[in-house]
Amino acid sequence: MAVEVIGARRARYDEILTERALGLIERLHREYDGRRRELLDRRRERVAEIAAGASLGFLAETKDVRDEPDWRVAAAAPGLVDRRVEITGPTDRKMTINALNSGAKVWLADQEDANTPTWDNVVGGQLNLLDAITRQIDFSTDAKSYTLKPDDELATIVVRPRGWHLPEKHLLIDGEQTSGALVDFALYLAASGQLQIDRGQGPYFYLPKMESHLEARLWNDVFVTAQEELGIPRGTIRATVLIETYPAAFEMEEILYELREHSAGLNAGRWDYMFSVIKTHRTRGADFQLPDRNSVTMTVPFMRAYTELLVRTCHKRGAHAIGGMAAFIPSKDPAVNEQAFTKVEADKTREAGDGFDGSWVAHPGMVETCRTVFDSVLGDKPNQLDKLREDVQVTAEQLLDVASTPGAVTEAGLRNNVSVAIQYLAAWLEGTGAVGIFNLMEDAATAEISRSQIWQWRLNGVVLDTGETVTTELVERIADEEILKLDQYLRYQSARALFLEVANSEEYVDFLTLPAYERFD
Ligand SMILES: CC(=O)SCCNC(=O)CCNC(=O)[C@H](O)C(C)(C)COP(=O)(O)OP(=O)(O)OC[C@H]1O[C@@H](n2cnc3c(N)ncnc32)[C@H](O)[C@@H]1OP(=O)(O)O
Ligand SMILES: O=CC(=O)O
Ligand SMILES: [Mg+2]
Repeated sequence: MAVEVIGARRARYDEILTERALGLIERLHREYDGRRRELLDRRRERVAEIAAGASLGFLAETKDVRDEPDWRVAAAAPGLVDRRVEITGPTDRKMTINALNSGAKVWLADQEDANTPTWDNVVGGQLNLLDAITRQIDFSTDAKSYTLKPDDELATIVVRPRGWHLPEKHLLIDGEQTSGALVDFALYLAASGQLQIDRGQGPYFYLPKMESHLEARLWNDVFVTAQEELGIPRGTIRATVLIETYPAAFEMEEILYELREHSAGLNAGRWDYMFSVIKTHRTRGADFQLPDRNSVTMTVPFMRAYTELLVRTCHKRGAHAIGGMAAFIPSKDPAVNEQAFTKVEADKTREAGDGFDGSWVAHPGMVETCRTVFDSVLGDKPNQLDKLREDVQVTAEQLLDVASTPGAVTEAGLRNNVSVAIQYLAAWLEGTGAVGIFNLMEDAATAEISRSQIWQWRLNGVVLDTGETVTTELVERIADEEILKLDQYLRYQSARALFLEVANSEEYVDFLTLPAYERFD
């Protein structure tokens, strides 16, 4: 076989890196990696077109798909009918057990925004998933022992592989790096897919950061080939797509259509969406510039248009619409804690009222809050697919109306972005992809907003509330000042360098995780 595993082969890794799994990766790579690369090129072309003045809009060439009234996505699969609370989190051993036991209906097992894709996280995470599905998982510390609750109390597992853009450099084919997305997908499907089917559920996925329906078509083709290769009936795999890029918001219906025999709905991935809004129009001046990150709420007009359209589109096609992540997490400070719960409750109340069928929480402590809100709207019903939202009419102009977002760019906002990005990158480089910083959950998506805002504010020469202009020198000075405020400031030197590379660069770096990943052997 031309497949080479150059990552470590630790104890039990051979249970994941089987001939069957590597064979599947090889086939998928040979059949689809060329298309993946072409689609990534297409992303870059589109950004260039927008930089030259083009506008995003609903596609003329797919109007028939939107106008055809009769198609629907597949009926919800077992374990995915009632999704009123979904918890997300990385696949380390303790969090795997805690998430499955949390009382949420679904666990998004994250190999993406909340994960640093070190080789050990990639393969170790798959082993934890395998052990969870075979109910062979436990964990203990001096203080506590962890075991799974009975089957009927466990969340349904939905795995989120990496996006199309990320490479996997520990697994080569003909000497070439492979796709992180295909590796995560294939390792899970080969090791755990049939076991999930035997348990009466299935291999389920969340698909991140897609930018077009053609990228969804690629996933659908991958599913068809993989099911055929492993002898799994076509249509067993189900996938919920995150609508979390600006271009994808104009192709929601087409994305559902491409994946219709495997679709389990759409999710409003708000943090990457904001990142994408900035990124897509980063050189288009003040019209696409956002104020301080923490002042952009879900009720500003362009975010509201996006979530309303998502519910309308999903329910028109019989698909679940899942809400996004309120980043507030429980705090030991009672006042901060109370505010966190109030904000999460308000966020979920808006989503449930708008017609979402469920939503995300970042922490087991928030499961009850989300469930109570959705219980009060859903009652005995498992979802509200019957709430068609035919009243919603969202135009391209509304989706593109970033300019009316209220709020200012302040020195405090700049300092917050700098500090959060550096603290997050330090954790990421140490192998932890989600952390609590300043009482909020931070992950790759939120850190992308922070560094992209700085990049754009610098390009636009934004004047802060203090009268100072955002420049390369100011960002560097603030980075040093903010690091000095942190404990163990020596820990942050590599993160500082990486931060400046992605915030102060002349050329915009597409994803901060790309140069970050190059730091690993
Ligand atoms: C933009 C997006 O994509 S959002 C989705 C991606 N992001 C995520 O998934 C982030 C998920 N959340 C997390 O990773 C965590 O909640 C963090 C890192 C933000 C905070 O974690 P901690 O600092 O451990 O929080 P805290 O100390 O309050 O945790 C209390 C307990 O809850 C557990 N816990 C916290 N969050 C989770 C979670 N998401 N899943 C499972 N268990 C969790 C902790 O492991 C800990 O367990 P223990 O008491 O048995 O030791
Ligand atoms: O993945 C979710 C997001 O908000 O980004
Ligand atoms: Mg995301």
